[in-house]
Amino acid sequence: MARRPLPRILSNGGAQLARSRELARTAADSATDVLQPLITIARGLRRLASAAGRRWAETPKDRRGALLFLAASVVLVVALAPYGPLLAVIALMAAAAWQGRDRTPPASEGPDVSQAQRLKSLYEALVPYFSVAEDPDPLYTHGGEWEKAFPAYEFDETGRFAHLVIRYPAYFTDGETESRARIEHLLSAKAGRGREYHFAWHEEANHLSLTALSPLPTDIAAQRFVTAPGETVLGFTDPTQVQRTLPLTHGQEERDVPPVVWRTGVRSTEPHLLVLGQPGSGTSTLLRSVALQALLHGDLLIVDGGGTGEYACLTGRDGVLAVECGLTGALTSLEWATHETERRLVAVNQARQEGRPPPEDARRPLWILVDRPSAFAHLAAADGRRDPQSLLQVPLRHGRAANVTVVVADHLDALDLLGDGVRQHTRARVVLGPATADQLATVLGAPAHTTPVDQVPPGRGYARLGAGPVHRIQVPATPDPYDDATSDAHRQAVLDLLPPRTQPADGEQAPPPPGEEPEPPPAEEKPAPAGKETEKEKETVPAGKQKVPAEAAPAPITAQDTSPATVGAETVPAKAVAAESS
Ligand SMILES: Nc1ncnc2c1ncn2[C@@H]1O[C@H](COP(=O)(O)OP(=O)(O)OP(=O)(O)O)[C@@H](O)[C@H]1O
Repeated sequence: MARRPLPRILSNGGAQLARSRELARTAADSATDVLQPLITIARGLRRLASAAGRRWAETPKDRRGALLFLAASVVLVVALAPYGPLLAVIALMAAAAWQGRDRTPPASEGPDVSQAQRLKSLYEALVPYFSVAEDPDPLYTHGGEWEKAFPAYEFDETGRFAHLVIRYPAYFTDGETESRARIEHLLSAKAGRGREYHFAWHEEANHLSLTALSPLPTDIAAQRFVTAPGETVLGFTDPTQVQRTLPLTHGQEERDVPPVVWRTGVRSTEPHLLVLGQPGSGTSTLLRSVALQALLHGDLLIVDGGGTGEYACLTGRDGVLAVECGLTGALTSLEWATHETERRLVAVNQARQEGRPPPEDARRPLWILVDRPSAFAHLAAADGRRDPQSLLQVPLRHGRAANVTVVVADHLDALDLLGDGVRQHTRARVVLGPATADQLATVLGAPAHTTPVDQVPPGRGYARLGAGPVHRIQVPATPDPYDDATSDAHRQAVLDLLPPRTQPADGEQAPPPPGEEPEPPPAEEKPAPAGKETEKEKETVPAGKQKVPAEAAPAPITAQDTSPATVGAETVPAKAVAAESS
C-alpha cells in the first residue's frame, strides 16, 4: 500500500511554527508602537483616578460635602462655558498623557565612575606592553582613550570585571607563549586575584577576551556515573569546552555537570594516565575514584609507594588482585603484571591469527594503579634492587592491545624521577593543586588557558587528554573511608561503591572496619579447601591466574625463584597476588 505523505504542517512543521511565531511577534511589536499614545493616556487616566480616590479618602468626612460642591460647581462652569467640555477633555487628556509617561529611568549607558576608573587604570597598565615608540598612531598611550581599547566590558555585582574584550596592536607578539603569559599575569592581578580567569586570544582579530570563571563545584561526592564501559570520569569542568553533561545526585538534588571523561581500551589514543600534584592536592583521591570506576568492569592491582594505607579500603575486594605497600610486594606484583600483559598479547595475537575473537581472559580490563613510584625508586636504589618503574615498561608499551591500563600518580617535584617509559606512554595527564604556568605547560604539553590561582581546594587542577584542550578539573570527593577526618556522607558514598569482599579460600573473613556492615557469605558459596578457587573467584579471576590467599599459601620465596609472583631476596607473603599459572 502506498504511503500517504504527512501533512505539510507535520513534515516541516518546526520551520512553519517558527515563522508563525516570528510573524506574531512582529505584529505585536507594531501594534504596541501604534497604540503607544492610547496606552500612555489610559495609564495616565488610571493614575489620575487613583490620585483622586486617594484624595477623597484622605478628606475628613465633614469637609467632603464642600469638596463635592466645589467639584460640581467646576463641572457646571465648564459645561456652560463656550467650548468648555471640549477644552476640559483636551486638558484631561493632556494631564493623563503627562501622568502616564514612562518614568523608568533610562538604563545608564557606559560605566559608572568607579568602573570607568578601573578601565582607565587597566588601560594605563597595559600601555608598556602594547605600545612601541615607532608607532605613529598608538592604540595605547599614556592618557589615551580606553574606550577604543576595550570595545566590550561587563562588571559583576561587586564591581569587578566579569568579562572584558581587549584590542591590541597587530605587532604584539601574540603567538609567543611568554608574551601571552605576561599579559595574562598582569590582567589577572588587575582584575582581582583569588578568581580564575579564562583567556581567549583571537589572533586574527587582534583581540583578547578575559572571562572570570565561577568556581567549580567541590561538593560532588563519589557515585556511580552514567558512563559506558571503558569510560572513566576524571572530574568535572566548565561547560564551555565540553558538550556532554552527566546527571549527578547531590543529596536530594539532581544536576547536570560537564565531565572530563577519559577513554581507555584498545581504541584509546591515551591508554595510560599520569597524575601529578603537590602533596595533599588529591592525587590519591583521584586514584581511588579511578579504582572504584575500574572495578565495575575490570581487575585492579594497586602499588602504593606513599605507604600511608590510603587504599586499605580496597584490600580483599572483589576484583582487587593486590594492594602492595612494600618494595618487595611492588616488585612481585609488577613483575606479574608484565608477564600477564605478555600472556594477553600472545593470546590476542593467536586468536587474531586463528580468526577468533580474543579470549575473555585477555579482554577483561586490567588496571595497574601506582601511587608515588618515586618513593620506591629511592628505596630500591638504597637497597641495590630494581626500580619498580622499570617493570611498568611492558604494560605501558603494550597495554593498549592487551587491555591493560596503567595509572601513575606522584608529586609534581618528582617529575624528573619518573622513567622515560612513564613519561612517553602516559598521554592522559592531570595536574592537581597549585602549579606554575611553566609546570603546567611542561606536564600537560600545552599552556592552560586559565590563570592558576594560589589557593585551590583539594582535587582542583587541570587535565589534558592527548593533544586535546586543557580542561580545568575538579575531582569528585572520594576520600579514604577509614580516615577519621572524612565526613559521614562522603565516607558512606565511597563504602556504597566498594565491591563486596572476596571470600578467602579458608572461609575466614577480616572483620569489617567501623561504619561497614559485615557481609554475609553468599548462600551458594561454601568455604573451599585451601589452594582451590571458590566459584566467585573462578568468575572474577581471569583464567591463567589464581588468587593465593596469604593463609593458604605462605609461600616463602627467594630471589632464585623465577615464577612471576616471586621476586626479591627476602621472604614474600604471597597475599592476594595472582600468579600466572603457565
Ligand atoms: N576531590 C576532592 N574533594 C574533596 N576533598 C579532597 C579531594 N581530593 C582530596 N581531598 C582531601 O584532601 C586531603 C588530601 O588528599 P589526598 O590524600 O588524596 O592527597 P595526595 O595528593 O594524595 O597527598 P599525598 O601525596 O601527600 O598523600 C584529604 O583529606 C582528602 O580528603
